Amino acid sequence: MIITDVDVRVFRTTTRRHSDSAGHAHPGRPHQVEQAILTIRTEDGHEGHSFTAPEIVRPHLIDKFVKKVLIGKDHRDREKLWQDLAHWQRGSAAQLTDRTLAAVDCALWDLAGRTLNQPVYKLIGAYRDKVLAYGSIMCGDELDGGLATPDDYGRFGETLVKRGYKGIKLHTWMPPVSWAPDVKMDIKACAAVREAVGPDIRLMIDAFHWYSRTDALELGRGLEKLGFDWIEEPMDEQSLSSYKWLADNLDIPVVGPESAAGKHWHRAEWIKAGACDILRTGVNDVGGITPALKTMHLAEAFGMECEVHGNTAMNLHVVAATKNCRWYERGLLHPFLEYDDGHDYLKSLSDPMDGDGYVHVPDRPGLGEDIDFDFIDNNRAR
Ligand SMILES: O=C(O)[C@H](O)[C@@H](O)[C@@H](O)C(=O)NO
Ligand SMILES: [Mg+2]
Repeated sequence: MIITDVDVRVFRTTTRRHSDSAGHAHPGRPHQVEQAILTIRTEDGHEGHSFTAPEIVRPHLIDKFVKKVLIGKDHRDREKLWQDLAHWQRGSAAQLTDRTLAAVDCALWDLAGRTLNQPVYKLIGAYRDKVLAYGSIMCGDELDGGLATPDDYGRFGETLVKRGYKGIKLHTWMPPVSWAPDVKMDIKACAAVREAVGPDIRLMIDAFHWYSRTDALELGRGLEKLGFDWIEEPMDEQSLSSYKWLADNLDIPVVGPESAAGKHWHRAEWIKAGACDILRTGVNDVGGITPALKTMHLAEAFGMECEVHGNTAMNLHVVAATKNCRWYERGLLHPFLEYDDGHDYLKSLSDPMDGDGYVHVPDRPGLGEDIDFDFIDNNRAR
């Protein structure tokens, strides 16, 4: 049970996802990027793994913080190990981020599951083994036949419903798109999807993250007429009072915070301030499965749903182990990309979805990621 080693392998993987100047993904030509697999080993040879960007688990962080907290400890003591890493963040000169905590915590949960030959959601205490997914569409673009017009969004909405999705979330146009942001165009895209998919498909929006209060109010009022289920991150989430103001002035539920720092502590303040109607968490956003579960339970205590940000196995296990969220966020999706093709370093999808829109939690041990270690070893960067 004692942790004896922590290491990182960086490897090359091919993707068609490109990031824009705000970090949002768009489709493009296949290109190679570097990915990292963090591995935590115990004295009896068991291993746990998690995937993240190489800089999140760069040698400085592993040697100066992670190994010093983990080596020699019992791998089952996830709460203590997480608290020790979280308490070191303040004095880390902003080097030790929630993303690194998330990578370590996920690898520890994976290790526990692989050691006991159990899926993580069963270790936590499962609530369900399948969950409805919403299709989370990429931000808009200026690609001909992509997501350049409201009709493009409408056509893609039809495609997603044919695939089985019972919910769809639009990320609308944002800079660097030349004419974005534009509230009226956002509403036109949402109206085109509503027109295309009919009244029974659940729709949500995740808009330009820096609208003013009055722009966000106009957008929310427009979505209320279209029967949307929620409005997400239309303003800078650092302004708690702006979200309190928006939630007070809109009927459509306000979801958040996604990207605001502060883990479950800050999310408690959003609830207390009435800044959201549905809470939001995400394994990468709050520093791991451990704090994501704390956030889910916090929301439950206030009779609130907490929607989980992001795809991948780590978020799916949080959703499967809790009652108070409706969806798994499956994406990001685009007409030019085939999401079900997965990744070249995984032998199968971590979030397979059936024709009725349900994602089934793999019953493989740990996080259930079907890792192709031969691919990783044959494509090592360092
Ligand atoms: O804002 C982003 O970086 C991406 O759109 C991503 O976070 C997306 O997955 C999202 O906001 N989902 O809710
Ligand atoms: Mg979002």
